[in-house]
Amino acid sequence: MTSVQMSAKDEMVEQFLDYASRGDLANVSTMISHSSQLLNESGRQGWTALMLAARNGHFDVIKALLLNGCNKFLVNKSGQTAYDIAKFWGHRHIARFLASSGDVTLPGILPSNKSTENETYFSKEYLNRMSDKRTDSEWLSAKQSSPETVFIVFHNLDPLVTTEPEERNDIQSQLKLYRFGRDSVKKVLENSDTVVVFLGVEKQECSPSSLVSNEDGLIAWFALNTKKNPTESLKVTASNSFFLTKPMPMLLMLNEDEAGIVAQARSVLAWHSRYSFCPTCGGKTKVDEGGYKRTCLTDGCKSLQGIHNTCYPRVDPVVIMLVLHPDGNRCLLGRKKSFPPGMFSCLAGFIEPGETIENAVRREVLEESGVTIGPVQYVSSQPWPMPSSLMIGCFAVAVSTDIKVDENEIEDARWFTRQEVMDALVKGNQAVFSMPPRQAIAHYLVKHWIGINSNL
Ligand SMILES: NC(=O)c1ccc[n+]([C@@H]2O[C@H](COP(=O)([O-])OP(=O)(O)OC[C@H]3O[C@@H](n4cnc5c(N)ncnc54)[C@H](O)[C@@H]3O)[C@@H](O)[C@H]2O)c1
Ligand SMILES: [Mg+2]
Ligand SMILES: [Mg+2]
Ligand SMILES: [Mg+2]
Ligand SMILES: [Zn+2]
Repeated sequence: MTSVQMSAKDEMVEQFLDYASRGDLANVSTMISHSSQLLNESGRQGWTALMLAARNGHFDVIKALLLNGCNKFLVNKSGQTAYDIAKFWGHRHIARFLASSGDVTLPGILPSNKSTENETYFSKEYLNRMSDKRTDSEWLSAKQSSPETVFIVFHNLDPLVTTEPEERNDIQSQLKLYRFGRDSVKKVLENSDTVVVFLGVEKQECSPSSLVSNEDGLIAWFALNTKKNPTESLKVTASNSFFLTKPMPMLLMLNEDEAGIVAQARSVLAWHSRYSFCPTCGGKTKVDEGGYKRTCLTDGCKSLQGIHNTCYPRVDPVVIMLVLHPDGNRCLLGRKKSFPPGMFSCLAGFIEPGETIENAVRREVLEESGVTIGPVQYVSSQPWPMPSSLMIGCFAVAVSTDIKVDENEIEDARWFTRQEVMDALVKGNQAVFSMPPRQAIAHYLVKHWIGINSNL
C-alpha cells in the first residue's frame, strides 16, 4: 500500500470516528453502507466509533453500529470497553443496553456469511405437504385408491428400503425408499394395526402434471407403519429390499430428497406409536386429519374443547451450539460417554418451557461446561427424526474461558484450535479427535465456522 492510500484510509477512519463522536447518525450509516470495515476501526488511543458514541451518549449511533455487527468487546489502550466508557460517563441506559445479553451484537469473531436454508441433511422438502387437504377425507380416500399414489412402508418405525444391484458396493447414500403402488399395500391398509399418514404431493417440478393421468395431476404420498412384520402381506418385487433396523447410522445413508421425507414420516409415525391414548384423560383416541391429529373418544374430555397440543404431533426443540472462544480462533467441543472413542461434538440440550433459544444456549453451555456465553447467533436448523427433535444450530460467543464439566452429562470438554478442527474434518483417523458425520448439524456448524463449503 502506498503512503497516499494509507493517508486516504486514515482520513476516512478519522471522519467516521468524528461522525460517531458527534452523534451524526445519517453520516455514520452512510459510511457503514459503503465500508463495513470501518465498524471496528480505531483512532488515537484505540478508541472505536462505538466507544466514542458511548462516551458522548449517542444511543441511536450505538444501536446502528451494533445492528451492523460491530464488536462490542474491543478495548481501548486503557483496557476499557464501550460498556465501561458509558458507565464511567454516567450514560446508564447505554451501559445497560451494551451489557444486555439479548441485544443484537454480532462481534467480529462470528462469521459474517449468512447460511442458506435447507442445507442440512433431513431438511429438504421434496413434497408439498398440502395441509389443507388433511381435512378433506373424500380427497384423501380418492388419492389412496389412485394408481399413481406412492406408499412407503415402515415396520416399527424402520423404513423399507432397497438398493440397486450394481450399487451394492457403495451402500452409502445409495439406499432408496421402496415405493409401493396401491395394489401392493392393499392388505396392509386393511389391517387395523396400520397407521396411515398423508405426507403431501410431489412438487410440480418433480412430476409435471402432463405426465400424470389423474384428475388434479397431483401425485400423493402416504406413509404406513405396522407393528407386525408386513412382509408377507406386501407385494415386494425387488429381492434386495430390507427394513432399516438400525436408525443410527442407517437413516443417514439415504439420498437427500428421501431423507427429508423420512424426517417427516418417521416423526409423525413415532408420535402415533408413543401416544396411543389421550394424554389428558387416558381414553381411547382415533386418528384424524390424514394422520396429523388424534382425537379423544371420551365425551367431555378437556382436549375436545379449544386447541390442545396433545392432539397434534409433537416436536422437541433442541439447541446445538458451536461455542467460539473470545479470541475467535478456538471453539469448544464436548463428548458424552456414549460417543464413539475420540469423538467430540457441539454441546446441545433441550429447550425448556418458557425459554428463548438464546437463553437455552446460555443455560446449557453454562450447565455442561461452566463457560459463560454472550452473543448468540442462529445459523441453521435440522429436523432429527429419532424420534422428533428440531435441532436449532447456533454460534455462541464465550465471555469466559475456564471449563468446569458437568460430569453427569459430559465426559470431557475442550477448546480446539481451527487447525485441530480442520485436521479432524480432513485427516480423519490421524487427527487428535474425530467429528460427528457430515450429515449431523454439529459437523455443518463447524464447517460453517471455519468457512469450508458444507458439501465437501
Ligand atoms: N447432531 C449432533 O451432532 C448432536 C450433538 C449433541 C447432541 N445431539 C442430540 O441433541 C439432543 C439433546 O441433547 P442432550 O441429550 O445433550 O440434551 P440435554 O443436555 O438437555 O440433556 C438430556 C437430558 O435432558 C432431559 N430432557 C429434557 N427435556 C427432554 C426431552 N424433551 N426429551 C428427552 N430428554 C429431555 C433428559 O433427562 C435427558 O437425559 C439429543 O437427542 C442428542 O442426540 C445431537
Ligand atoms: Mg444439558
Ligand atoms: Mg446436552
Ligand atoms: Mg437439558
Ligand atoms: Zn381425553
